Amino acid sequence: MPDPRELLTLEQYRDEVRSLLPGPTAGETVPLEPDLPALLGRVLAEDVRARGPVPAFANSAMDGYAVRWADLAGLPARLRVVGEVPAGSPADPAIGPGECVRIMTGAPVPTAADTVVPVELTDEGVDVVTIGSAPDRGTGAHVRAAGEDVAAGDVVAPAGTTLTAAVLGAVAAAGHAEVVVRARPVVAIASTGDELVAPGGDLGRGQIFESNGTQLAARAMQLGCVARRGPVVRDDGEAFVTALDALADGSDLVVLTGGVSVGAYDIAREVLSERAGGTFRHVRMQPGKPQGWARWRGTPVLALPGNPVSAAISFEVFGRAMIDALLARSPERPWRAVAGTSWRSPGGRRQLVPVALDTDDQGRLVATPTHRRGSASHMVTSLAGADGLAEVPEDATEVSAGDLLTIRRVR
Ligand SMILES: Nc1nc2c(c(=O)[nH]1)N[C@H]1C(S)=C(S)[C@@H](COP(=O)(O)OP(=O)(O)OC[C@H]3O[C@@H](n4cnc5c(N)ncnc54)[C@H](O)[C@@H]3O)O[C@H]1N2
Ligand code: MOO
Repeated sequence: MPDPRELLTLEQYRDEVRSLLPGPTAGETVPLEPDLPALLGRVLAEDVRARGPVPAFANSAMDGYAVRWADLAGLPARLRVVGEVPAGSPADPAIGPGECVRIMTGAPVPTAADTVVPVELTDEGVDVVTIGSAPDRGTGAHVRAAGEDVAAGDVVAPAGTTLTAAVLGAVAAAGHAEVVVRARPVVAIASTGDELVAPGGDLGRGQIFESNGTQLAARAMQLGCVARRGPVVRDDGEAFVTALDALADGSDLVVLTGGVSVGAYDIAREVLSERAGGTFRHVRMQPGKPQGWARWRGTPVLALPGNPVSAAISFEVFGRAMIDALLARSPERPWRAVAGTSWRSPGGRRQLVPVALDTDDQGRLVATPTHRRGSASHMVTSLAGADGLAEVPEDATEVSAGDLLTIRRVR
């Protein structure tokens, strides 16, 4: 166990809190219908493999005529139309020399044909058709081969994939009516602080609107969790213990904000340290330096700093790592972008700056801080326009326009 006063890197502290978890949540089988709305954002617990080849059979990419390429040797070609195959038809008409069949997009290509001629290249004849020119692509033109998308048994979505509309479409195309997904982690969230007033109320002197709870609960939901909201916890030891008992019961993770610093009323730090052996650390990052964790009746508790930008960024870095571990989700690959402007960074701490992303004339991704004062931790509304968090390395004291940055996406 490292010395609690030691400054940890972001990765060291992330690994420390992630090791509090017992492992991923259980897998559960959920049908696509009627539970589609409940599946969006959930994470696959098992690979989804194609039940058969996709496409399932060789079929036409065009409305036109299924022909034998050899019959197009002399153009124009006059062919006898000996049948018709609409989409969904099981027909497999025989086609002899000088013959063809009308075929529609998606219909199975007759075994005897090798090429489809689109109607646009013909006189659209019903009994006899005249084909003026052959498809440029030659033999096999406009025939979609069985299995050319995926072969039977191929993985269409690996375990750890988050279900989006596109992934769910692929699952359905692969023939599955249900998927096995991780149970949604239950994340209980509460803010601490006597100064906090619910939005909509009136502010007295020294009071502010509570916003961390709303932001973190919404983000936990976006990340695939069930968010449980507790009432604001007052800066009082007994109230804190009672609140924590309720939050921890039945939750996979408790996230608290505020009261982790060294102030006289920093109740989270006080109670978790004294009654749960809580560990409070300084992490080499800005914002988000003061951090703490504990176990309360066996449930991991993450105590984040109260400053809204610090809380949000800490959750993005540490809370998200824990949620991804609970869901066994494949980690998102960071992006690279160039800085759109210059700013200063505290040496010795990794700076995480909310940035908006855009592209420039050369097609480069450009990251620009959403607030002119960079990552000041009380600039609560600077988060709203952020597409990502730019990471400035510990050894940098400033960022110049054009510098290459690593970006964590937050949308
Ligand atoms: N003497 C020192 N003071 C502070 C230090 C330090 O090292 N020495 N660290 C500073 C840093 S960095 C941070 S971050 C904060 C962390 O403080 P706490 O976690 O104890 O947070 P609070 O004091 O409770 O609140 C800080 C700030 O954020 C506002 N807040 C709190 N909760 C909410 C909420 N749910 N919604 C909206 N806003 C919230 C609160 O009113 C304060 O303004 O400590 C520094 N101090
Ligand atoms: O580290 Mo605090 O989190 O700067 O605002």
